[in-house]
This record gives sequence, C-alpha cells and structure tokens, in this order.
Amino acid sequence: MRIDIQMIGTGSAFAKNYYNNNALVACNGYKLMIDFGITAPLAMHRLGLPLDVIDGVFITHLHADHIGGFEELMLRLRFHYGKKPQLFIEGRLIEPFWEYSLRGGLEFGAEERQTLDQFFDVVPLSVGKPHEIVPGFRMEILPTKHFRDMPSYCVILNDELFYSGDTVFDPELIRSVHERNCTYLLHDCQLDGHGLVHATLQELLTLPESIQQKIWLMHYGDNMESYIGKTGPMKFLLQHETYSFPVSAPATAD
Ligand SMILES: Nc1ccn([C@@H]2O[C@@H]3COP(=O)(O)O[C@H]3[C@H]2O)c(=O)n1
Ligand SMILES: [Zn+2]
Ligand SMILES: [Zn+2]
Repeated sequence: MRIDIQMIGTGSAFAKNYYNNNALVACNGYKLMIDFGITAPLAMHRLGLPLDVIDGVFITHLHADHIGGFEELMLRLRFHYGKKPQLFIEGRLIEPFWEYSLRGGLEFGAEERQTLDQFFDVVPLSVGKPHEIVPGFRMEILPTKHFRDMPSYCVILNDELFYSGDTVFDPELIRSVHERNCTYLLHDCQLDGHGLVHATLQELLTLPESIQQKIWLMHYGDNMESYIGKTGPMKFLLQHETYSFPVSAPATAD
C-alpha cells in the first residue's frame, strides 16, 4: 500500500515564495490534512483543490502557519459545503485552539453559543495511543520541543512515515524513529541562522548518513534554491508536488 502526500506548501512561517508547510495525505481512500496555515486556503485554490476534499485535519501546534487558515476552512465547510470533517488534536490543544485562536471570529454575533464540535467531529489524541483513522491508516503522535512550553507534536503514519511538525533539533527523537524502522522522515529545516525553534540544516547534517538518507526537508525559507546540492543525502520536498511513499499495512490497532 502507499501513502500519498501532496505538499500544499513547504515554506517557513514568514516565507513569501512558499506557502505554509501544510500537507494533504491520502491513504486508503481517506484524505488527512496536516495543519492548515494562513496561506493554505489560497494554496488549495491555486491547486484546484476544493476544501471539501478534506476528510480530517490534524493540528501539530497552534502557530499561525499551522492553524491560521482554520476560520475560512470551518466557515466554508460548515456553511458552504455542509461538511463536518474530523479534527485530530492532542487533548491539551483543544481549549486554547478554540478559545484563543478561533472563537472570536466564529462566534461573534452568533445567536447561540458556538462550539468546536459544531464544526468538527473532534477526535482527541494522546501521546502513546496510536489511532486508526480508517482501516489500514494509522497515526501516532509524539511530543516535540519547539517553542518554550508550547505543546507541539510530530506524527508517525502507519509506523513508517515520520512528519516532524515544528521542532528544534532533537537527535534523540530522530534516532528513536529511525530505530523503530521509520522509512521516511519528513523534517522541518531552517537553512540559515540559529535554530532557536527549528532544526537547522547544519544540525541535521551532523546525523549519521544512514539517517540523512531517509530525510526529506520541508518548512524552509525563501532561499531554498541556493541550498540545492548542499544538503548531503537529504532531499527537499517541493511545494505542490505529490509524493507516493510505499508502506506496509500497519499491525492491527489497539
Ligand atoms: N523566539 C522566536 C520565536 C518564534 N520565532 C518565529 O515565529 C515563528 C512562528 O512559526 P514557526 O514556524 O514556529 O517559526 C517561528 C519563528 O520563525 C522567532 O523567530 N523567534
Ligand atoms: Zn511553522
Ligand atoms: Zn511553530
């Protein structure tokens, strides 16, 4: 079987040549969006993808390049398409996501109090508890170290494909997913400067070659092209491209 990933964008938070680093994952007939940032509605439009292709959305963390497109997504899905997708979200993120990031725009003027579950079928996730999205398509989240104490999560799909979300360089995390036989490591990458909240290219280049061979770089800045050929065996994911990753069917969930 395969996991197909279309990179809706591959850019860092403030990149202007690239849309926000968000990905549309297709597996066993289900389409899962990983993050939906400020630029995601425009990127989907440019790709000719209507918002109702999305069956579910997973949120890695609450920075705007990962959730800034939700107001449009929620309004259009509910009132234009009449669709209520699933929302996969770590339990601790639910309240701040709704109360601090969205409620002001979605409730103001509403006659009735609005809640997140009017827009989504909310599926709370927990670290260490894999979740079967549909038969044969499984996700598992792990915490990442990103920005101070802000909760943020990476995700492993079908035990084989690791998607970092946003994280500082965390060799222990990378080695652990390598050792549990993840075949593909999609990792955010800051190409220059200090890695205060992201892994830098220089840091990723210190990993053993056997790990670098599995790494696909994403969430990069506008100067990506000047780094082509300077990433060792690591490859860049390209915006709007679809990548088809062969995977094994996961062992039976839970
Ligand atoms: N101390 C910090 C914290 C954050 N940032 C920038 O804010 C962005 C938020 O989205 P991101 O993708 O996590 O990247 C962050 C930094 O660019 C930064 O530059 N310095
Ligand atoms: Zn980001
Ligand atoms: Zn972030």
